[in-house]
Amino acid sequence: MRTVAAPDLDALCVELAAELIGIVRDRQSEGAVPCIVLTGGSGGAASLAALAAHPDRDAVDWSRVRFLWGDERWLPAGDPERNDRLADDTLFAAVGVDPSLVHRVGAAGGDLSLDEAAEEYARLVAGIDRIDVAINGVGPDGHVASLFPGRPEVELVGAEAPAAVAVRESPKPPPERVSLTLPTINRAHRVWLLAAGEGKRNAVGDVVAGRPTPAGLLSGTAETVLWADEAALGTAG
Ligand SMILES: O=C(O)[C@H](O)[C@@H](O)[C@H](O)[C@H](O)COP(=O)(O)O
Repeated sequence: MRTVAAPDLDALCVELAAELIGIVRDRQSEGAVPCIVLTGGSGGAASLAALAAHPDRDAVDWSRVRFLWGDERWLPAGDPERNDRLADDTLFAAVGVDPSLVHRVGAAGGDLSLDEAAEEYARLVAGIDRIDVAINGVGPDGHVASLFPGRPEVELVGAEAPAAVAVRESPKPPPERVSLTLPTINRAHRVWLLAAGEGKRNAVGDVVAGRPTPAGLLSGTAETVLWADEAALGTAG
């Protein structure tokens, strides 16, 4: 696992955005439509804002990028607390994306129940042959996406595991969510963990020590990168 450190979240996300833009450009130069899994929370918001503001942003044809979410809160479409709303208000407001390549999880109050939306997302994600980069914010308890320590969804790891699952009674509000499962995140070519702030120090320590928290169980097929600021790493001066 490679670790990238920076003084704070904003500086970290400038570096993350530069590296992501480079990867997307390389894949597009090969004629591919790269697939990126976005995350929620403060890390998701900061990484998306950094992409939207990056000087090399327009070197990417964002209309030829496929977007998924590692998890989504079960809220009405357009709700400000939804993770896809973070993208709408930042990167998607700054660049032209192709809505047919932006794969949003169903929304509460729509035609599908939570379980139906999870099943629909699982089918969609299972049909995507390559995930280039999966960005995962790390929670203070070591959760990633909506996979929380000790919860049954973390145990969905066999070949028969669905690509996505409904989550109820989430310890992090809101209580209902849809989450990718670990094997789906881990089939990404590159799995990135994003953690900033002293509150993530224990979770980051578990990852560095190789302890089997959900974050510690993430591993990309080609690489795994821990993006962490000095406070989360415990290296602040
Ligand atoms: O829906 C969510 O809340 C996120 O997807 C979740 O997995 C988040 O990435 C972590 O909880 C870290 O969030 P913070 O960066 O805000 O601590």
